[in-house]
Amino acid sequence: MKQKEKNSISLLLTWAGRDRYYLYLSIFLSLISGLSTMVPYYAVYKIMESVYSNIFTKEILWKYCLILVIGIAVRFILFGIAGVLSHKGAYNTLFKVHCMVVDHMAKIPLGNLSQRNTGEIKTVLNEEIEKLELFLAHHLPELVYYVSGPIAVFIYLCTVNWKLALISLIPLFLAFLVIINMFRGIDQMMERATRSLFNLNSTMIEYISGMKLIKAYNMGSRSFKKYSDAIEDECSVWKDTSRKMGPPYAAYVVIVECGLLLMVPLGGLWFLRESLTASAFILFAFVGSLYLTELRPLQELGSNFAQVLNGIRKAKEILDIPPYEGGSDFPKKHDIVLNNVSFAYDGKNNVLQNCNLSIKDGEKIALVGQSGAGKSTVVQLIARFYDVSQGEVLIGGENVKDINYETLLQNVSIVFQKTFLTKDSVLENIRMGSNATLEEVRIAAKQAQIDEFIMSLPDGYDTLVGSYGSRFSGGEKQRIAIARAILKNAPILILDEATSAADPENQVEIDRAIQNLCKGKTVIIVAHRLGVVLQCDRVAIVENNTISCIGTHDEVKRKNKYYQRAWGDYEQARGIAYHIEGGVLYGSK
Ligand SMILES: Nc1ncnc2c1ncn2[C@@H]1O[C@H](COP(=O)(O)OP(=O)(O)OP(=O)(O)O)[C@@H](O)[C@H]1O
Repeated sequence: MKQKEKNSISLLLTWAGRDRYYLYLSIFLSLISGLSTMVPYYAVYKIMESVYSNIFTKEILWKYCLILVIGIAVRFILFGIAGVLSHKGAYNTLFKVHCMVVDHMAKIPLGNLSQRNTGEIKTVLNEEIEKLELFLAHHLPELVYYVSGPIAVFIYLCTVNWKLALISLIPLFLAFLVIINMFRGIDQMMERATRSLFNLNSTMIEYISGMKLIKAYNMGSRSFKKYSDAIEDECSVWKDTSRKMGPPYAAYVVIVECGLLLMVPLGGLWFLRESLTASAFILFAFVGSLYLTELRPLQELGSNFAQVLNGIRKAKEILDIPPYEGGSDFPKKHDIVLNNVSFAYDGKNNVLQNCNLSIKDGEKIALVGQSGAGKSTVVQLIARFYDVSQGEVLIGGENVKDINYETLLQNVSIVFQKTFLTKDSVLENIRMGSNATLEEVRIAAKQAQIDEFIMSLPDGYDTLVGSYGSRFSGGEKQRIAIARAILKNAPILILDEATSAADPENQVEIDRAIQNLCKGKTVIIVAHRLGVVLQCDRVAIVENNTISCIGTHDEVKRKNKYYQRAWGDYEQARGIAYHIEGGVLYGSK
């Protein structure tokens, strides 16, 4: 446990980089500030001593008052500066850790991330990493301050009467036993608390995302059982924690406060036996019985410390996932080959098995298959969102695992079925971090058939996208996504074609935008709408966990039963005209 704590703290200081010097300086100043706690006691004791020895003068009074003022001023000024420095070091470290984790997440396989739910990642990024600030900015200097103060007072008391000073430590010894008992099993408690928080956060995200559905089906928060269960679980975690921590905490507080019960009678007896001076008796009766109360906040620091260690562990778990690093430049040729590829999301049940596919440079291919057949999985393996379990994916003859991941992502554009718009201007949503000028963005938007719409918005390209893109229709969002891909101009294009987002008018514009987007590229279209395959050079059927048939539209239609049936259904559906009579929906050819 000790080794683990040491490793976590030294790891945190490594993450802090040069900013750890702010933290070291803050600790040093807190130490001086803590040590100066004894100065006022010393000054008062000296005054009392001179009073009882009948040598008290104005000079002595002013001398010790000056020492007292300096002691108090040093204590508070240094502690204040220590606080400023620790905050500077803490916020810089927090920023670094946030950047490190987010940057790392962009470089690690999606598979590793999707094993963790959204709530878990949100908890690590928000709550767990935030705890580091609390620890570095507050707990670290406070810990040094609260411990060094009583140590300095104890050393001073030893110089006055070492026997009584040692006896004054008895409450501390008892409090220490209580604390050890209190923190027994805290690791498991914190682990349980974190798990419960992960769960609460992910169900909360699900609850907020599903708000429309909840309203549509008139489900109150009570009926959203998963959410209320998560809240109940979180409550019970903290109830159990307080039940376990409450009584020993109360005992701890009482014990550190009860020094008076020892110091007053013992000091009094020793004074009566003349083995203690009057000033020393008063010093022990007040200071000797109260100086340990400075240690009271240590209990709180202790339980927060356990949470901080947990936070460091959770951030480290993400940072320990090996990233995709190194690799060669993106190949000049852009043909794609899947060689005997097998893949399972869960490592057990293969979604693809011995799958082979060959796409020529500049070819446009449609992937067709039943829902859940594995079409999106095929394209995600090409973009290396996941690594294949067996076989290989080649681009330009090069295994995607050997291509530098960043260049791979730069050279593959993906237009997803569901478009995600960030809470930023339309311009930045199309730019996506590139340095493209407004002119270049507008050219892309024109080709994506969305420029006119954007210009009609109140602030044109500077219009802010509402949270989660709520100001735009599905079709508009998709054309913005196409404009992004046109601007990115990557040689390989993956299009997870969507139908749900578009009404017929929008669909015509989207089709035109897609035609502009596909020019001169190697294109894979996940075809949900069969009409789109007619624009492609070849069609590949994904069924029975593999590519079962590939060829031109006519060839595949001759050979593949699923494709024949799908086209039959598609043509029949297109031929049906719907009309309503007396509130009943009729279909006719
Ligand atoms: N992240 C994931 N984790 C676990 N299983 C997944 C994941 N994504 C997809 N699957 C499963 O893999 C199988 C193939 O899914 P995939 O999305 O590739 O199919 P699809 O043909 O694209 O379907 P659709 O046409 O409905 O989009 C499905 O059974 C699906 O449930």
